[in-house]
Amino acid sequence: MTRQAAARALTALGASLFSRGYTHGSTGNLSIRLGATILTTPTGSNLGALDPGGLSEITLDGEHAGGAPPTKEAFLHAAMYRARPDAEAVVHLHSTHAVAVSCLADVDPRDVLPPLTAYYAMRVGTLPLLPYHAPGDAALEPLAEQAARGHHALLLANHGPVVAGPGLAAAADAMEELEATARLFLLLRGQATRPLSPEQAHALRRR
Ligand SMILES: O=C(CO)COP(=O)(O)O
Ligand SMILES: [Zn+2]
Repeated sequence: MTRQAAARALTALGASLFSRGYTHGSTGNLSIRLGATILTTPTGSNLGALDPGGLSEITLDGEHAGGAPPTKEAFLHAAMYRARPDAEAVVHLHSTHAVAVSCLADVDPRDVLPPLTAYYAMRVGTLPLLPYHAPGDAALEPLAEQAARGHHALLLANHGPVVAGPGLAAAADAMEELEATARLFLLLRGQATRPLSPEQAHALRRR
């Protein structure tokens, strides 16, 4: 993918996610890997109004390498790419239902959401919860890198989800599935539910 095409894809995805309420204000950040460079959204961006000519470049170490000052979560995006050689895109949002789940006290931090549906099992699978850090706190970096070695989707406590994928569309697809399942989980709280069995969920992985 050329830099120009990547910039257009980030801008279009940002507009789509923002217009559908997947993140708000100046929250969330997106990136695409272009070889040894990562194209990211600038810090403070409204994802609904990105300028394809005004994006940022960082290295795989999370250092600013060109363009506008990058997202304060540059280290997090870089950690996801280092941990997952197959990752070509990373999406981080403050999507309401996933953020709500990230604030719950009584969840299993090894896997926050049950496999309520087949598409959740197919697109997300397991979702570890990482302990709270302030946005931009690079102390999260080693924790995120280690968790990302085994999981392409992570939930940051009292913050929001971050998802890596083999392309921008796949990362966004998994993110939308995560948000949909977080919403279902909250809708079903307090009601007897029947998630997929471990065997049913396992059989659906990586479809
Ligand atoms: O979601 C965000 C912080 O976690 C937004 O930060 P940036 O504007 O620096 O990308
Ligand atoms: Zn954030």
